[in-house]
Amino acid sequence: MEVCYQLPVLALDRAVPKHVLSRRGAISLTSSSCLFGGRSPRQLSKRRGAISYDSIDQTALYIRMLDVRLGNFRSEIRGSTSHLCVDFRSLHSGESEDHASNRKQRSKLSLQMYLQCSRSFHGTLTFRHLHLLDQVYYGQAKCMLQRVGTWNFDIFLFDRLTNGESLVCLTLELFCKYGLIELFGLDPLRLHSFLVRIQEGYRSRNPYHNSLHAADVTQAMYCYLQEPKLSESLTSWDILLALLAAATHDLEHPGVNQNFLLKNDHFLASLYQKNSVLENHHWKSALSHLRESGLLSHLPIEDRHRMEERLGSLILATDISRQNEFLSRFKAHLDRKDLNMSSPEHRQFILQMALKCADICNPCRPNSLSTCWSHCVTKEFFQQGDVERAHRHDVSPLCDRHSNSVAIIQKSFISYVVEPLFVQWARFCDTPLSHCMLGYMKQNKKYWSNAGQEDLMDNAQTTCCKVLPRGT
Ligand SMILES: Nc1ncnc2c1ncn2[C@@H]1O[C@@H]2COP(=O)(O)O[C@H]2[C@H]1O
Repeated sequence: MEVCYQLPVLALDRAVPKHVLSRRGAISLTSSSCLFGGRSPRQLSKRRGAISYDSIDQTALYIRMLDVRLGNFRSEIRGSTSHLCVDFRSLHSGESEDHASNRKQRSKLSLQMYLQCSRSFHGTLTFRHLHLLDQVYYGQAKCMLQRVGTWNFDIFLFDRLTNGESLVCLTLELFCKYGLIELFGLDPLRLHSFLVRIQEGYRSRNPYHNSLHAADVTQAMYCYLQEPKLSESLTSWDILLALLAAATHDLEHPGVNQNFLLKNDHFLASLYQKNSVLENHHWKSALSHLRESGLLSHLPIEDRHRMEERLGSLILATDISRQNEFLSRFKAHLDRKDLNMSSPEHRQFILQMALKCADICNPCRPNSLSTCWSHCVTKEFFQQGDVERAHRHDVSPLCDRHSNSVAIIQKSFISYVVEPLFVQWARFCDTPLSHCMLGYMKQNKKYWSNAGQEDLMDNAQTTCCKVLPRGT
């Protein structure tokens, strides 16, 4: 039987005793085939059961929960997820082997039932139906990828056509387009498994901060990498980094903002000393996946460290509270006309700006796409507000569904955050795409100005979000 691995990450607020890890790591698989770089599944599970931590401060702890998938490997490669999931929790109970195997069987069945129910509940197809998608939908998705560099690329449609695998399919396509696999000697299986982990590291129940948003940002980043100022000067490292940063920039987003984490004394807030809490978490999660996957393990250690630092500097730049800092620096460079794309520092700065633009480019998409994003993001804000209200906390700005509407939020977000950034970006690029984005942004601003009060989120029928969370 062939074996594939999917490793969702749990971030824990305390160190985990070593014996727990070694037990997790010692899970034995019934399979005999070995698909990953000559290592046996047992060795792999051992390796992947380890803790990852930051080598400098040694504080960011992650533990890998193994979720081993048994199924047809070829279909995994195509991006479908035909698999059985095995719950290994029963292995930690210290029971006798017989008893443990009975319980293992029971929990395996209940986990499978849970996963199937949860997929059906969320309106996605179960694995039994995926062979149908293979032929019909994947053909169309492949067709769409021919236009992956166009600004009106419909990521929502692409996500449906790939059965929710848009991030994996799109990023793989871009890696192939740039020949990154050959250039960096990447193992295609490791790359695929890394991307699947990344995709699954996004919470599909977040209306906005899910893998579809990551796919959207990655597609936007690809469009920006095509801009002459960038394409003529970026190195292969820059491109690899830009795509990885875009794909991972919101990894493991909890669906609430930093303010919420601070107010609730969440362990992430103390772990990152109340500073860019979410962005640090995304970065460290990305590092954790990167190291665990071994994707870059064949590269010299100095290159890997440099890469990890640069990845951090890009992801941390997406902290929206640092918008003014980046914008003033960008403006100053443009005023002085002193950006020199042959300087590594300047290229890194431009990649930061590109990722920032990609992250909030949704108001610059054509109206049909942009409004979908507006509803998704507002839905997430209001869900946070509902939780805050239920716990008798002050409702965070923008999160109160009773005093806000999608239109109100969009008008101010576009005017105060998006427009100033994209005006400068257009100044820098001065290309059809950068002006086209400004054009769409103006149309969307006008659209929301005309939308008025009737667009209150309480009544809005949101059909674009990747997944409608339970109870909605
Ligand atoms: N269309 C939008 N309307 C309002 N806020 C948005 C929109 N798109 C993105 N954002 C905000 O911009 C932020 C960028 O960083 P985050 O992803 O942490 O969280 C994002 C949202 O809070």
